[in-house]
Amino acid sequence: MSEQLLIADVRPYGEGDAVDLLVVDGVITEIGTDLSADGVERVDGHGGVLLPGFVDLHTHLREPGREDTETIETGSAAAALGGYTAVFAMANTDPVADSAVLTDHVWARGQKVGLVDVHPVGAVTVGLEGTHLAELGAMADGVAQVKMFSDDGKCVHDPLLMRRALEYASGLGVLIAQHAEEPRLTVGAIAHEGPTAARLGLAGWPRSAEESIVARDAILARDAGARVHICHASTAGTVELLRWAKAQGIAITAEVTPHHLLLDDSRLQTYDAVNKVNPPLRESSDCVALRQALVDGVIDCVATDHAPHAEQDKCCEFAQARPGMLGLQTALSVIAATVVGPDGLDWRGVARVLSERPAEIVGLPDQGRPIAVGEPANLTVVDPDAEWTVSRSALASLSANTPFDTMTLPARVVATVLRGRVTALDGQVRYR
Ligand SMILES: NC(=O)N[C@@H](CC(=O)O)C(=O)O
Ligand SMILES: [Zn+2]
Ligand SMILES: [Zn+2]
Repeated sequence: MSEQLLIADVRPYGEGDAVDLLVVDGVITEIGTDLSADGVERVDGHGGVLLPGFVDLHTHLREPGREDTETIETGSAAAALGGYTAVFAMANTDPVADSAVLTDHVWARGQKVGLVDVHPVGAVTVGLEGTHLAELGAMADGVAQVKMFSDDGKCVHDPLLMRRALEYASGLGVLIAQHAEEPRLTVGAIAHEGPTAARLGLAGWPRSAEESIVARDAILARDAGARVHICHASTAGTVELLRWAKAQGIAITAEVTPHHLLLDDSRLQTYDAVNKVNPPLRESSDCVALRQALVDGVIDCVATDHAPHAEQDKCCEFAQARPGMLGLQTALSVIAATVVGPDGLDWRGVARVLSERPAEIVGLPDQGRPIAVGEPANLTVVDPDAEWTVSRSALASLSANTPFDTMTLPARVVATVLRGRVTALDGQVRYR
């Protein structure tokens, strides 16, 4: 028996009249009007926007090691509800994902849960310690076929090691994603270095800590003939460096988080550590530059940096609190609030930054595909006119550290479809 699904009354990319899609065995087989199929599961889009399923290049699921804060299962649920069909789980777990045993385990667990493809990110260095390269080749050759490597949480700051990592990655055809933070410039730093941190008495994390590594890595990538991806770009200066590097033909790509687009360091006045994140919330001028860069394509895509933390690791002294924010269930809405509009992105642009570019950057052949007959049915239905109020306790994540709590945001994910199977519908997760 073939598995069929009818997605009715949706507007692909928010363009033109509403259509219906018939999906058979995970592939779009027909697009038309008044399609009907007897006894087939039906998702009613109510005239909403149909987009390719979102791809997150930067997620922290805390399994193994901190299953009290997020598991592959709860993180997958948050992802499906947020419209994602693929996420990349960072390697800074405990133990670190620096071997094929670990990366293959993460992949297998994600497939067992079945809500979203959980692609493991392998560590660049053993134990994220920044001294010895991990076995990138073994991870790339494993069942999970690791496509991206990162020491995220930490910077690969030794330039010789970074150079070697880029050279190996280039040979293997995989991507290195850099958490750009020169550690000598951020010793003790907990907030963006600027007037707000000075007034509040918080040790400053200068823009130059990020920008110096972005510049260095662009040059290393150039000379290695390799690709490099910059995680969570946070400053106007990084935007200028990316613009320069791309103009030289350097194979550099970058992501920005929803929180760096919407929030600035004025949020720190309350000393609520929900606003503590790496890189730190910057100034409103940085937010403006990041938004424009995303619209212009200088920044390629949006990645959530979904970083769940336990209550006790957040509700403490600002200096002691762990950095990181939830992001999977709010990303689409924050993008709608910050960059969607007449001078910004249309829904085709949203498809580009949330799905097509990330899939391209990492090389996922079955994600970020056009909405067309013969293509895999990895899809997200969005209600562009919805408004909803974020409630930290109503999120699927095991943790509640969202800075968007109580905010009313536009646009909402109505349904998510992974290879023709509905994984989320009207705010409810659909397990197999
Ligand atoms: N973004 C954060 O503030 N925290 C991340 C690590 C990281 O992305 O650097 C985490 O793992 O908690
Ligand atoms: Zn990081
Ligand atoms: Zn991260």
